[in-house]
Amino acid sequence: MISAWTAADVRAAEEPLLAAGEPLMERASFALAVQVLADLRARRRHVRGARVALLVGAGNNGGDTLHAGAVLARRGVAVTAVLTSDRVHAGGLVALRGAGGTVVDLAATPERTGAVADDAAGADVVLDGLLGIGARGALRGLAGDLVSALVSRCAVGVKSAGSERSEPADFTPTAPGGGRERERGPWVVAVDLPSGIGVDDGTLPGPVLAADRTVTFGAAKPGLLLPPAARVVGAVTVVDIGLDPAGPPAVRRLEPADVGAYWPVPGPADHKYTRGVVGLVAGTATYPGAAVLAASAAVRTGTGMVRYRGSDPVARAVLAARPEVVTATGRVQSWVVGPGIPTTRDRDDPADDGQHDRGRGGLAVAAGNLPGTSYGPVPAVVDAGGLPLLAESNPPWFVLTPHAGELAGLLRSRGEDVHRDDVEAAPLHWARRAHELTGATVLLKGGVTLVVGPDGAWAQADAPGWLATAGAGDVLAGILGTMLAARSEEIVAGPALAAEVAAGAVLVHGLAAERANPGGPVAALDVAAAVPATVAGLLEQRR
Ligand SMILES: NC(=O)C1=CN([C@@H]2O[C@H](COP(=O)(O)OP(=O)(O)OC[C@H]3O[C@@H](n4cnc5c(N)ncnc54)[C@H](OP(=O)(O)O)[C@@H]3O)[C@@H](O)[C@H]2O)[C@H](O)CC1
Ligand SMILES: [K+]
Repeated sequence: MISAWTAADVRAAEEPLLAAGEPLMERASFALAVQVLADLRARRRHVRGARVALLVGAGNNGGDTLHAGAVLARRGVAVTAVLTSDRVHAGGLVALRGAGGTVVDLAATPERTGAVADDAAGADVVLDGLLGIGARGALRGLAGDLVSALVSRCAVGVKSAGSERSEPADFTPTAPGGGRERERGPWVVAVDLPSGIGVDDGTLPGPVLAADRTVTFGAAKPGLLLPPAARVVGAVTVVDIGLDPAGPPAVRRLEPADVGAYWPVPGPADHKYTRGVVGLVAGTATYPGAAVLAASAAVRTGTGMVRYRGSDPVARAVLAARPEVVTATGRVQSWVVGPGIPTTRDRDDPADDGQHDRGRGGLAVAAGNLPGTSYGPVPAVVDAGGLPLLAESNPPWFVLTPHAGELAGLLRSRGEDVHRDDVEAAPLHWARRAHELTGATVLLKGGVTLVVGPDGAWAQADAPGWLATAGAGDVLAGILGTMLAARSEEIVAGPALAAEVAAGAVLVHGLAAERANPGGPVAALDVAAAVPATVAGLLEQRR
């Protein structure tokens, strides 16, 4: 699991160590230099003679960078520091000069920004040491101008808030090659974090130079895990400098071994009800495929049984695809309501196929609001056409699975003036808002999928871009329904667990897509077909 703490929590953890004279900056800068040397060796035969440009800001982030530059210079690297402020870290500057590095005082000659950007763009490596956790708002002033000039020269990055986004990058902390190999331009290493991202919320308020690697100190920060900034961080390396942040992390990311560790493996005493039965209200005569996809995914994720609820023609299609499914009503341990159901609330909509009523019934049972049922409340997945069926207030064991447009619609129906673009620009904020307004756990689908529950947020970046295809959401709903059913009582008793299980479902969904066709296009049904082997692979990784 990768845990991220806010800038304030990191600073609070640094303070006692700094007060005790711990050499945090030396540890950080040396580790940074070691990583840059490794990246250089992965990209060229000799380190000696390589060119490294340091972008240096006014604070300690720049101090880290200058000290790291001194280590590189002493190993024969040609290091040039570009100073964007007249207040750069004095000790770092002395160290760099003492090691033979050169200095370009851009602050004194801002008119040379274009020429300096040309030089930096021709370096082997650029270290982005303009801003760290002291950032406030969009990158401004000379630092902002320099980054904007570099972005246009390196052709990867964010020119300004709301502009086209950079290419997706990997969050692969151990990948030797770091993130995506760039056809041209320097290898960009962000110091602590890419300068100009929202440190605690992952927004991109202004120009940001996309990194191939981020070397972050002490702990990951939320902005490195959260969309949209998570797409410009490259491979993330967390350097231990002795910090121990207090309190719960603000954002977490499950890794495969975490999901394998808690996957329920049936034993001799198990039967379908101990494994979990999923009640599925999905699909209509207009959209029967969603029911087939969700049912296939639920069955293949290892549910005890799926009870399908829907019209006869759709039931026939589901049974033809998955004969394991039953249409008899009865006890279930989770409900999945909404895939392939129209999002109108109109009961009289012929396209509704009676699914809104069936969905309302399922959610009422799931919430424990239906007197007379012999079983207690159970978790629920509320997707697509299920979202308008939600009550004003819902239990946290309900997991909503909107994409950005559906979330905007849900929020507007509860009085917020928000549209898809707003959600995509600040997904954590709006997912949190939806959790506050509905009471439910919110899984906001996207290139990086967020899950917000009662005890914080999860950010999963396991999905290849190929997963943006019709039916993928129906498959996720099925996977999630099975995973919730398997731990139904535990989740109702401790509702914060719903978010962690949902994050796990997102990880399984993404890994199954990768397994279905590594590096290439996938069909949603093939993703469902790849789930059994994906789960087996997770179980092999149990710590
Ligand atoms: N404390 C330590 O010994 C260690 C710190 N680490 C590294 O330090 C940074 C945090 O350093 P800090 O000095 O607190 O802040 P920054 O370096 O991030 O930058 C602050 C300066 O940047 C200016 N600033 C703020 N926002 C912007 C912006 N949007 N655009 C341009 N410039 C901005 C700010 O200017 P003011 O006008 O506010 O003065 C400051 O001058 C941390 O990230 C680590 O890299 C080590 O990791 C551990 C040891
Ligand atoms: K930085």
